[in-house]
Amino acid sequence: MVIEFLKGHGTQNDFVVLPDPDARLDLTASRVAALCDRQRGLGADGVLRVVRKEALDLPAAADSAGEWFMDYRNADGSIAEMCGNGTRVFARYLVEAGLVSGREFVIGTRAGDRPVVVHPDLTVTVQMGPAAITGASVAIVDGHNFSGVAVNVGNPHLVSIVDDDIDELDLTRAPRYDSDFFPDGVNLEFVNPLGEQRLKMRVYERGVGETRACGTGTVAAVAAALHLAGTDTGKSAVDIPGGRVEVTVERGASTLTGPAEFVARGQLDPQWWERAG
Ligand SMILES: N[C@@H](CCC[C@H](N)C(=O)O)C(=O)O
Repeated sequence: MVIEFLKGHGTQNDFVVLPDPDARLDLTASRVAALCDRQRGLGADGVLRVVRKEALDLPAAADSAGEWFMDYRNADGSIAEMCGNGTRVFARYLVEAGLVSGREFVIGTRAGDRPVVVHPDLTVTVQMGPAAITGASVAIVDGHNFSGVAVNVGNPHLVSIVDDDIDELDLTRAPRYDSDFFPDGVNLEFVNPLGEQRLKMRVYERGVGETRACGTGTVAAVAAALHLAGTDTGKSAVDIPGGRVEVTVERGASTLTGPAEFVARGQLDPQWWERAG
């Protein structure tokens, strides 16, 4: 079987895209981890499998109003509910592959439907759904405690607004967190406010490690900053190591706008795929 792939990224949060309309691929956790490995595979933060919703036996897919479902996997092979940067890349892929008519459509995800608009400049706006404040907890980096706001954007986040420059944080090792509060793990964001409607953020992603951007994380960061300022509505640019995105948050809804890029496309070596299984 010929297995096509594309390599792309959204603000340098990078993905292997696997078109698999009829869900024929046996995408094991071991194959995902091998694909994402930067030495023995293609290298990526995650995999975006492009599947027709009818081909999947998943409640979230069955309930989707869209034709296409984003089956997202983290680099360690784990499944996550949602990926904001991945949704932009996925949307651009659907348009360029001629799999949707028009530039406004709905993508199914495990966190529910995400309506998207692919703009003429090929940036993409994703309606990210509610950014729900779920409490407060603490992240521990190098023995230092960082209080944070817990935010659910379909997937779990803990956002710490930090006084010192976040560039000084050592995120080469996994920060600790309260696993009773976050039994399924959590994405950890560290944020410096840069003035009116502008944040700087670094992230340690669940199932990946430090990445150069996290779309759901940027929405969580803006929601947390607004919450701490006593409001639930506003907008902000968020600078991450991989670039900049624009986020709006209001009660029960949020949007993420940013770029989506493709780098390469090709075919996987069938023997490599078999061995990786
Ligand atoms: N990079 C993504 C988030 C991917 C999922 C995350 N690691 C999790 O496990 O929840 C984004 O752009 O949102």
